[in-house]
Amino acid sequence: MPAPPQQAAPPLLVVMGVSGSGKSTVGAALAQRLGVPFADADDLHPAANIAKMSAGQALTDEDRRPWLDTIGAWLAAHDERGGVMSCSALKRGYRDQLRRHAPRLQLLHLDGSPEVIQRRQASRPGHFMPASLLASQFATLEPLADDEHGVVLDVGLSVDAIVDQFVSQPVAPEENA
Ligand SMILES: Nc1ncnc2c1ncn2[C@@H]1O[C@H](COP(=O)(O)OP(=O)(O)OP(=O)(O)O)[C@@H](O)[C@H]1O
Ligand SMILES: O=C(O)[C@H](O)[C@@H](O)[C@H](O)[C@H](O)CO
Repeated sequence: MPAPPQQAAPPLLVVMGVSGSGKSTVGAALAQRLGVPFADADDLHPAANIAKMSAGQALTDEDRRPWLDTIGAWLAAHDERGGVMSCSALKRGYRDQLRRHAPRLQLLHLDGSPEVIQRRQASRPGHFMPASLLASQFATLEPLADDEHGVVLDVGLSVDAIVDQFVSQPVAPEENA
């Protein structure tokens, strides 16, 4: 008897990028399109991290380490069902930490110029993240390496276009494994 067709695993995705790159907006729209739960890593920061950023101080690796484990636990818990998390995930080491919890994790990096992102941040009053921290976000950012399972899309596209481009990508063989 022929083997039954293999079902693609539901996407398990982190939408990454600097503050103001559109992670929350695109992440929520993508989760809706994909029919999987969405969570925003900003809601998982300990109060001390939010207080620090609100005061204009960039987070350190030590500040981010336990927060990344909390995000990793969410991803691991959603491995079967799939899910989308918006999370800055700026450094390769941070993404490695997330992949230790969820090895099949896929990434979508929302990439764009500091000018465009700064404009977006400025038009979003009331957010805890001060615009002054954008330079440190870019300085910390390590783009996806060739051996990381992910794609880069331009924040200059509309939210709908980003979602369309992401869902129309060819499925990588390992996702059907
Ligand atoms: N592709 C887009 N085109 C136009 N506007 C966008 C796009 N993506 C996001 N925005 C707008 O840019 C602003 C920043 O987006 P958003 O809050 O989603 O970014 P973020 O990366 O989650 O930021 P943070 O991590 O700082 O919370 C919002 O006002 C949002 O509506
Ligand atoms: O790793 C970090 O420095 C943080 O996650 C920041 O990126 C913010 O929480 C977020 O972008 C909100 O502006």
